[in-house]
Order: sequence, then structure tokens, then C-alpha cells
Amino acid sequence: MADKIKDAKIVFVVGGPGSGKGTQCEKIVAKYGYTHLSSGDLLRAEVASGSERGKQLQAIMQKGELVPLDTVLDMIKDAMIAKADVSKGYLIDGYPREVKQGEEFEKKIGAPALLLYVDAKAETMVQRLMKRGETSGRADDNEETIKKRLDLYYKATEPVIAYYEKRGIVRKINSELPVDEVFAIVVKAIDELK
Ligand SMILES: Nc1ncnc2c1ncn2[C@H]1C[C@H](O)[C@@H](COP(=O)(O)OP(=O)(O)O)O1
Ligand SMILES: [Mg+2]
Repeated sequence: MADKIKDAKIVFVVGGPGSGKGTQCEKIVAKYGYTHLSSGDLLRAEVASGSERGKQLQAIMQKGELVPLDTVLDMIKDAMIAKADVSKGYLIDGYPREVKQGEEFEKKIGAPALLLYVDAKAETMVQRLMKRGETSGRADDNEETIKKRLDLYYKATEPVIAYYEKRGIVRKINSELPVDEVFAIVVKAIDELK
């Protein structure tokens, strides 16, 4: 099973909260038929199921903290295997959140072909999240948690970008631009893969 995954392209989509990862992933799915796996969405689905594990996860996410590494990785791997027969590629959205998560992913699943670095200014991210919070129903889209998530992003996740930059697979995407202009840059990066 894991062998099948190895043949598909793996794209890490990394960026701060509210930078526009989900928005761009949706467009990539429509154009390229990739499988979109948002670690946050997988976790929120577990919370919504009302399971005991979900309750523990919710408490962690509400504080803006990172959930245990193995939990997220197992969920991603299961979801990848479930799509292995039909998937042309995988968008791993919101993961790795820290360098260690990237290392574990590569040990258990495979190496990414590309890292899309969705880059927006902190003020932009805060504005977008506050707006999204009006309708998202997400427990972490509030001012206090947003600040913690941003701090953690700069501390834990930015080193991930530096780590993969050394391998030459990082493409920086200016996500301050309007959605379609951002996507035009994304398309160039993905087309390079072929
Ligand atoms: N380029 C862009 N210009 C303006 N708004 C954008 C944008 N990209 C995303 N948004 C909006 C859509 C959402 O309401 C909010 C957060 O986007 P998102 O895709 O949910 O971010 P993420 O998945 O990185 O947390 O910002
Ligand atoms: Mg998202």
C-alpha cells in the first residue's frame, strides 16, 4: 500500500493560518485532480465525530497548540492509502507544522516533490481569519487563539521552509495578491513538476 503512494506526487502546502492554503488547494483539486488532505480538517472531523480522541484533540486545538505528532500522521497516512488507487497527487495542507513532523512523514510515507510556501503578512492573516471567523464556526478563529497560532507558526513552522529550501523544492507564493493571481503562480510551480 505504501508503495502505491510513493508513485504519486506529494506536495506540502505550508503557510501561516489564514494565508490561503485551503483556498489554493481547492483550486488545485479542480484543475489537477489532486487529493486534498488538510490536517486541520481531518482533526476537526475527528472532533465532530464526538469520539474520546476527538474531545482531547478539541481541547488542544482550542488553545492553538499542536496535537501529538503520531495522531496527525496516522490520520494523514490512512487518508492517503484510502485514495491510493485514484490519486494523481496529494496536497498535504497544513503539515508539516514543525521539522520533526516532516522527518516522520518521510520515514513513514515518502518524500515531497514540492513545497508550496503560501506567504502572507501577519496583518493580512489576522484580518482574513477574523473575517473567516464570522462564518467558519471554528473554535480557533478568535483573536486570542489567532495570536497564539501565529506565534507558533513563526516559531515552529518557518524552520520547515528553511529545511526544505536546502533541497530546492520550495516555491514561494505571494498570497497577498487576489486569489486568481495567487493561483497563477501556483500553477507555474505545479506545472514544473511534470
Ligand atoms: N488571496 C486571497 N485574497 C483574499 N482573501 C483570501 C485569499 N486567500 C484566502 N483568502 C480568504 C479566504 C478565507 O476566508 C481566509 C483564509 O483562507 P484559507 O484558505 O482558509 O486559509 P488557510 O487554509 O491557510 O488557513 O482568507
Ligand atoms: Mg485551511
